[in-house]
Amino acid sequence: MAFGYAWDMSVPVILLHAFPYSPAMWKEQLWVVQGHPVLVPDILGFESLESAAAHVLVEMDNRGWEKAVFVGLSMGGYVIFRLWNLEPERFAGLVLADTRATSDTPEQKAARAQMALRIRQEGTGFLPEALLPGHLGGTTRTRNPALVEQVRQTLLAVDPDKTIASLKGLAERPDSVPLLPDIAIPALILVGEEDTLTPPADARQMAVQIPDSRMLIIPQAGHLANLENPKAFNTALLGFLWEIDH
Ligand SMILES: O=C(O)CC1=CCC(=O)O1
Repeated sequence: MAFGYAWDMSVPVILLHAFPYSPAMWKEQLWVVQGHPVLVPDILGFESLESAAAHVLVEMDNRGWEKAVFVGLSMGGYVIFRLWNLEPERFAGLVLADTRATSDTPEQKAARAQMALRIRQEGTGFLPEALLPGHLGGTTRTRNPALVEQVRQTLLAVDPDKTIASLKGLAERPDSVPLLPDIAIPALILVGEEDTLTPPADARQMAVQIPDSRMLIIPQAGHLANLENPKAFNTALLGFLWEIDH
C-alpha cells in the first residue's frame, strides 16, 4: 500500500509518547522511521485525550497528510483510540505498544487524583519512586542502571502543570474496548514480557478483538519496551512499516 506523497513515497509515521514523557522517548526509533515523513508531537499537558488527538489531526492537516501510521506507547496508545474515534479514515496502520483499551477503574482514577494533589503540594521529586517500578521491567532495573538513571532524571524534570493536566485526561478517558472490532486496518500490538501495568494479557485481549492484528512480546522489557529492548522493538516496527509500504 504505497502513498503518493510528492516528496516521499512512504506513508507518514506519527509517534505518540507515554505519560509523563516527551517526544524524546522515541530517540531509539528515529532511525527506523527515517525515509518516512515523521511527526513526533508533544502530547503531555492535555486535559482530555480527545483534545490531544485533535491536536495531532491539526498537525497532520498542516502537513497535508491524508493518512498516517500511528505508533503509540501507553498514553500514546490511549490517544490512538481517540484518534480512531474521531477520524478513522486517517489511519494507514497502527502500532499499539504497552497500552490497553479499557478505561480507568475507580481506584486508578483516585490514584491519579492523589498523584496530582501530591505534585501540587510537593513538586515532582517523588515521581521516580512512584512510577519507575511500574515503568521499567525487572531486567532493566537489575541490569541497565544507565537507563534507570536516564528515566529517573527525566521523571524529575517533568513539567508539573502539564503532568497534572494529563493525569486528568488519563483518568477521564472513555472505554475504547467497543472500538476494537471496527479497527479494519493492519495493527501491530507490542508488549514487554515484564510489563506489569499493561501486561501481555491485556495485549492479547486487544489482539483477539482487532481483526487484522498481530501481537508480539518484547523479551526482557517492561512497560517502556521501546527503550528497554530497542533492538526487538525496532525489528518489529521496521517489519510492520515495510509491509504497510509495499
Ligand atoms: O497510567 C497508566 O494508565 C499507564 C501508563 C504508564 C505510562 C503511560 O503513558 O500510561
